[in-house]
Amino acid sequence: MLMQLHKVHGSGNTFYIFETTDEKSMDWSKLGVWLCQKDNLGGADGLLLVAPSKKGLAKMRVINADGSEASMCGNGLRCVARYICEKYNVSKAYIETMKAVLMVQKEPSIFEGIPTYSVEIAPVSFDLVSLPMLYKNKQQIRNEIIEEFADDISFTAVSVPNPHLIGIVRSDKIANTHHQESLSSTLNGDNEYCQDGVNVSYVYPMDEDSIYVRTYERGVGFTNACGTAMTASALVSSIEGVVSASKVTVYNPGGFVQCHVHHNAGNYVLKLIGNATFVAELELSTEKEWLWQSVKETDEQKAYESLITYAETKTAYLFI
Ligand SMILES: N[C@@H](CCC[C@H](N)C(=O)O)C(=O)O
Repeated sequence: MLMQLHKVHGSGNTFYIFETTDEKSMDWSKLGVWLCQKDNLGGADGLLLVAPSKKGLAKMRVINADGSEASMCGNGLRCVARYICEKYNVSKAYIETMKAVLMVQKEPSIFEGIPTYSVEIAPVSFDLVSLPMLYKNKQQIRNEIIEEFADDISFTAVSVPNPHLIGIVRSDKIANTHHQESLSSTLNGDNEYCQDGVNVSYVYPMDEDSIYVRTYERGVGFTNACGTAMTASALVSSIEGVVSASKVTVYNPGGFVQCHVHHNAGNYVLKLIGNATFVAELELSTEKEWLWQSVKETDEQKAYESLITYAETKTAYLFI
């Protein structure tokens, strides 16, 4: 069999997209692990499976680099949004995900020459049971010092719906990854708090409408960006008054996105807007062993490099 794949990224969070008519036709976890190996064309952060849906124009499933399946992927959904909108020649669609049918839409370019899409991020819950996460007998962790994690970071636990631990930090915890890597490795290993692991993000407030977010992703490790994490970080920053705007620019190691966050009496409306860059089209034969038959790079990454350069001018001071 010859499989047609797209290599794509949202804010530098890199994925393969494969569309299937039969979800039962392959071990997607095994394929995802193989595709994401760093010595295999540079690897990726995950596999996005596009399949038929009775609830939307298509269904998206998310396989992490370690083969685990996640309930949601914000950067990936923007790329699937572009794939589906271009396939059906529409500018808006509804995509079925594990826990919600989400609206996606083509948007004006976030930066010159950058294909841009928005995606709804839902459902949202601050209840620890939704992650799941255990901490003493608490029902929620909301902007609190957790002494077992750190004595100078205020953490919030939230699911969107994949699990996130959001820490608002001072510059010393952004300047290097040591503390974040140690805590993330603990919470994604054998531990008493997060049985299924958790995405861990450190958030540095830049000004009243922008933050910097670095994420250690469950099932992957540090990535250039995590869309659900950036959106969750913008929501937490808005709720806790770290930013005053409802439209938050979120800078990250892979560039920047826009997060629109509205919250009122426990109701949350979240939208993630950013690039959907297609970097290559590939053919994979799966007869005996998996072999690449062709790799055709697009010219889209060059335009994206300009966005990265712009973002770096805004955040370079954090790493001096
Ligand atoms: N990078 C994705 C999130 C992918 C899933 C995550 N690693 C998890 O296991 O929850 C995003 O852009 O949201």
